[in-house]
Parts: sequence; structure tokens; C-alpha cells
Amino acid sequence: MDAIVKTFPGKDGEARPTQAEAEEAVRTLLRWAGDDVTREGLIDTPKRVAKAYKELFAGYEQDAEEELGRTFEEVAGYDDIVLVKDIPFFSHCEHHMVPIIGKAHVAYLPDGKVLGLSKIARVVEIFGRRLQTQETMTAQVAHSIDDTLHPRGVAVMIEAEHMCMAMRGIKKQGSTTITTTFTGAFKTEPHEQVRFMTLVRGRD
Ligand SMILES: Nc1nc2c(ncn2[C@@H]2O[C@H](COP(=O)(O)OP(=O)(O)OP(=O)(O)O)[C@@H](O)[C@H]2O)c(=O)[nH]1
Ligand SMILES: [Zn+2]
Repeated sequence: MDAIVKTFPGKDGEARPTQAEAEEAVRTLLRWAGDDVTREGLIDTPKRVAKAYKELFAGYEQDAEEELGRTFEEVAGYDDIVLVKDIPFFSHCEHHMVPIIGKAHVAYLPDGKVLGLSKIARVVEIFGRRLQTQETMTAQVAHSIDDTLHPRGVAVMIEAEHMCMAMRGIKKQGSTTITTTFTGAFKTEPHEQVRFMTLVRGRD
């Protein structure tokens, strides 16, 4: 089981905040930002934000390893690289809670079993829909596949723009952060890494 970061009751027996408490928290932030929470346009905003949070952070309710549980063995001995590239995702940085927008490239070297391709994209989605650092997310995607499928190796590359660097703070728009995690043969065999990179970078 992958460690779902926060389940209720929490470690300290804390119950999940109610919808009303979540809405009140949004109202507080709106007032703190300087707006009037009683004006027409904002009346329903706390409710909408709480609903949006449910969707944007749905990954806390999902278990990546459960998604990866179903595998297929009838692949005529196929044992070469399987790469799903350019999987788009949105996440939120855990420091500022603003968007991280990027693409993930995920590959593995099968050892008798393969995954449904959509499951790879689902795993990116599950870890993306939590508060993240890019490094953590990259490692989580790789290790969840490694731990459930036990392939000969997993390679994950994430390329993303962090809105906390673009919209605030240092305000550098358009910079991309690249992170990689390699396991198994991708870690020990440089030529497997090169093949992964070539396939990721190769354009039509
Ligand atoms: N390593 C890593 N850092 C991240 C990620 N997302 C955001 N950050 C950085 O987290 C850091 C937090 O730094 P702090 O100095 O605690 O916060 P801050 O004062 O808001 O920093 P500034 O962004 O420099 O204004 C910043 O350098 C962000 O750019 C990520 O996915 N990985
Ligand atoms: Zn940030």
C-alpha cells in the first residue's frame, strides 16, 4: 500500500474538518486578502473552492498501488521498453499551494508482466493530485510501479513549470525543472538510460 499522506482520524485522533469549517477557512483568506465576502460574486465562492479542492486533491483518497494491481502476462514474451511519454498533469507545490504544470514520461522494462497503459497515467494523476515537490512526485511514481510490478527497471522523468517561481517570488516565467528517477536496469545500465532519453526526446 502506498502511504496515503493524510487519512482521518489523523495521527493525533483529529477528525476531518467539516465542509462548513473548510468554507469558513476560505472566507477568512478572502477577508485577509482584502475582499468583501458578502458581495454577490463571492457569496458562493467558499463552497466552490471547497468543491474544487476535493477535485484538485483527490489523490489523497486514492491508492496508486491498488490501481497498478491488475497486470497482463500474455504479451508473446515482449520484454523491451514500454514508455508512455508526454503525460500532462497539474499538481500543487507543498510550499505555496500554487500550481505545478508539467508532463511526465514513464517507462519500464517488463519482466513477464505488463501494465494497462492507462494505469501509468492514472498513477501520475494520483500523485499529482496531492501537495507535492517535483522530486517527491517523481520518486513516488517510480517506486509505486517498481513495488507492484517488479519490472527489470523503471524510469521516470518529469518536466514542469512551478507557478510559485513564475507568478511570485523570483518571478521567472518559462523555466522548466527536470527531475528523474531510475531503478533497476535503468539505474545500473547507462545504455538503458540513454535509450530512455532518446525515446523521450525523439520527435516524430
Ligand atoms: N525542491 C523543490 N523546491 C520547490 C518545489 N516547488 C517549489 N519549490 C521551492 O520551495 C522553496 C521554498 O523556499 P522558502 O525560502 O521556504 O520560501 P519563500 O520565501 O516563499 O521562497 P521564494 O520562492 O524564493 O520567495 C522555493 O525556493 C521554491 O521555489 C519543488 O517541487 N521542489
Ligand atoms: Zn511553491
